[in-house]
Amino acid sequence: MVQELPSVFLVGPMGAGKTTIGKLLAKQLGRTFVDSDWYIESQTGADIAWIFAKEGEAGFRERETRAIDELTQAPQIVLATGGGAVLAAENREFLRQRGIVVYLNAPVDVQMARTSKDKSRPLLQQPNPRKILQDLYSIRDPLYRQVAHIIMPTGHTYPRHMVSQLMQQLNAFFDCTDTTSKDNKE
Ligand SMILES: Nc1ncnc2c1ncn2[C@@H]1O[C@H](COP(=O)(O)OP(=O)(O)O)[C@@H](O)[C@H]1O
Ligand SMILES: O=C(O)C1=C[C@@H](OP(=O)(O)O)[C@@H](O)[C@H](O)C1
Ligand SMILES: [Mg+2]
Repeated sequence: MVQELPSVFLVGPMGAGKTTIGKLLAKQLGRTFVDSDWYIESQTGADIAWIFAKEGEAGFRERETRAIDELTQAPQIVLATGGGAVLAAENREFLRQRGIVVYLNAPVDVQMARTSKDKSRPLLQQPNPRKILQDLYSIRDPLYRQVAHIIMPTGHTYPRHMVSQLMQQLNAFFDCTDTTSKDNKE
């Protein structure tokens, strides 16, 4: 299955664990791991906070769309996207059409606990980050669902356990959708 599995794209809110789980999943699958935020930083020569400060969110989103377009065309990678990657219809189309999309769904309490000490997310450097996470969740949850092939709740499950659950889900999904490989097995 692993040889045939297309690229896997992780989507979900800040703190859902896309970067963490993506890295472990890539290792498990023997695939290259790419994080779209890290890719944008390397292409720009500046960090996400600097891009937001100098170019605004709109500038960051333009860079993000270019990155998502390029990275979704790379063969058989594991890609962790940024939490806002699903906002543009164009990005959703690239993700949905070019690989298997996994939505890591974390409740706002979990997002808060996992992001509160980290100052690298510009959207949360405000007096009331909980309210921001709640508002973003209302807007984005339907978009994550729209683009996802697989939805995985995350909260109190250890990253390694998340990865083995995800491997099972990917196997099941692939077995259900790939009739050619099923025929070949029979
Ligand atoms: N399943 C998990 N259980 C406990 N902590 C986690 C889990 N997944 C991620 N984390 C922690 O939460 C924080 C945010 O994770 P990260 O992978 O950066 O999320 P994202 O990329 O979705 O914003 C990190 O400190 C990470 O170690
Ligand atoms: O939700 C968002 O709009 C963002 C999420 C961040 O990535 P993570 O989801 O990996 O934290 C990063 O792309 C940027 O700070 C904007
Ligand atoms: Mg991340």
